[in-house]
Amino acid sequence: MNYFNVPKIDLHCHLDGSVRPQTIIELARLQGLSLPSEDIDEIKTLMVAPETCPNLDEYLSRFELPLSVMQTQEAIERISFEVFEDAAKENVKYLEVRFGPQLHQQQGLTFGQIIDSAVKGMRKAEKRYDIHGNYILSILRTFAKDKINDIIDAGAKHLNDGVVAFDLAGSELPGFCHEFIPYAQYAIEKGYRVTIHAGEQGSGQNVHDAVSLLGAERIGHGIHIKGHEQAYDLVKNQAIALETCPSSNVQTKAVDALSDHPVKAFHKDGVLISINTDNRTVSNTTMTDEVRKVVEEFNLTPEEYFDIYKVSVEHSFASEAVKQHLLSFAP
Ligand SMILES: O=c1[nH]cnc2c1ncn2[C@H]1C[C@H](O)[C@@H](CO)O1
Ligand SMILES: [Zn+2]
Repeated sequence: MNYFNVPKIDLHCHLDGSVRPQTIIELARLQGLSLPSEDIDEIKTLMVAPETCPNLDEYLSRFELPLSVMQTQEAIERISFEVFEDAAKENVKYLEVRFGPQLHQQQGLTFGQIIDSAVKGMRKAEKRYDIHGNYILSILRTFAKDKINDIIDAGAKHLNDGVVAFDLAGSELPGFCHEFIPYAQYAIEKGYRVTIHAGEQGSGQNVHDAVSLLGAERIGHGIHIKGHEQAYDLVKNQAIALETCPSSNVQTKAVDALSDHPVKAFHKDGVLISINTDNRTVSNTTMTDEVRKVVEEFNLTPEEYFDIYKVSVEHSFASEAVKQHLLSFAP
């Protein structure tokens, strides 16, 4: 299989984790910010998480540098355009990008300005390349909750027209879902779809909670349903699609090694999975690399790859018209 040419779909990609190192240098110059280094390799080292981090929190420390230059509308629009451009150039046909609007207010931007800029950059790339996309708004679960409904309101302007879903991201503590029930309900009432990071650093119970308490239709990672029978059965029986991110899962020690990743076992047992990047820069990866790793590690046939591709299409938050277009790439 030609991993570069094969059509691909990425449903789990963070904007701030996918910034080109060269763009950081250029934006810092334009914004008059001083960087720890002007050397592209050193900047890259600061942005890429080690092959194995002690935990998810160490991985999350790699977002500070990119976020420092993502505080203006121009910068957010440019980075949004570039993420879609990079993906389009490796034959990603559909990309859902997520980010946390709360992380882009260091210079006083409103949630509306932040979300508008991200959508604008995506639209520019969609005009230039054969790629479609949507945004997911990630709420940082360790932040104060008083602004969450404002973010949901600001994104509603683009709902089903550039913004499609609500997510919870950041460090994962046991039982975190209980505190977010009213916010997820508010988002659903407004028309948002729901995907939640769960079962990555935390237990399978968090996945069970995300589905049963927050109405998650998809789960970011979900690795730890393995060994939690109730969560496993719920995900399987309710056809919840897991957004697996193999390289990231090895880095954050969600799995000890790629060979231990349950992705193939899940797929064989009828648990729905998709293959995604998580963070193109922080995980030093591309969709081509992620597909290659999974196909080669687990000896997937082209038919099995396209089964996964179709699961990604069906469980994407794309419009029916875009889904039909994406299915036309599968044999
Ligand atoms: O894999 C992840 N798990 C939990 N949180 C994550 C992951 N990757 C990125 N994030 C956080 C850090 C970013 O600043 C934030 C919004 O994109 O989401
Ligand atoms: Zn993620």
